[in-house]
Amino acid sequence: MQELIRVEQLTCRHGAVEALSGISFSVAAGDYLGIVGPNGSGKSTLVRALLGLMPSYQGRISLFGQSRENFTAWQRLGYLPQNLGPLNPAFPATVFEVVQLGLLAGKGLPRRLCRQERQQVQELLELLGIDHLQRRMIGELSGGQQQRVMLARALINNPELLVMDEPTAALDPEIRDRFYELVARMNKNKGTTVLLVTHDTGTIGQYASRMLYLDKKVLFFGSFDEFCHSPEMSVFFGEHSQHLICHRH
Ligand SMILES: Nc1ncnc2c1ncn2[C@@H]1O[C@H](COP(=O)(O)OP(=O)(O)OP(=O)(O)O)[C@@H](O)[C@H]1O
Repeated sequence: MQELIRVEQLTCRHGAVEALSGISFSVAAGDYLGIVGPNGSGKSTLVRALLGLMPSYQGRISLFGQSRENFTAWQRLGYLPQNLGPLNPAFPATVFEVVQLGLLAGKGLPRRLCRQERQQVQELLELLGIDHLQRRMIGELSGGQQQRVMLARALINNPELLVMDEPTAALDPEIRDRFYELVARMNKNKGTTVLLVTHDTGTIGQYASRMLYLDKKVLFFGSFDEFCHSPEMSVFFGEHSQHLICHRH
């Protein structure tokens, strides 16, 4: 099985704060890795380090078999951050344009979408319940609507690796469920590798095949089933432990 991510002895600091201390793990193609840990345990720092957004770190990171410093094939990844932050209301693009950019990015010369690609964008907008907004300017939409547009943009070009940091915090439950079902289908049918940082035990329980439990260090790394039987799981999830297991069975 191809190894998509390898992290060895990674240490990251924000100024004087050590957010991650010597962590190591790897992710194989097709894994669905749930990343959990208490607030401030370094989950977002890890995601940022993987994506090249930390100015410096110690240790080694490789992506798709290449060291992160030499890695340039960012179009193979889709990234969904926790929230977008405030968008300029005058940002000059419609919902449809923002999503189609996901398909055109990395394809070289500017070109137009073919009919089949337009259909693909249309279907994804429908699935995420934003087809009626496709001609609206993205800056005019609510936070949850903007987040749905960014979900569509990240999924439209079928990334091989999808990295998500609490991507559905602003979404209503029905759309959240539809989104996770779609990601699960991509994982199962296309072998898309998924990294999901979340506090949502239900989603983790339902979909993750492997677990990384962090608190500055790695407290647990292994299969979901091993995690379910580990003492770490009951310590972390406490009264929610049954919830986690119930979702799987
Ligand atoms: N930009 C920053 N400047 C200074 N300290 C930071 C910065 N970002 C994160 N930290 C600190 O690094 C540690 C890890 O933060 P991080 O955001 O990675 O945790 P997290 O596990 O994603 O938390 P949460 O579950 O609350 O989102 C925390 O102690 C946090 O205060």
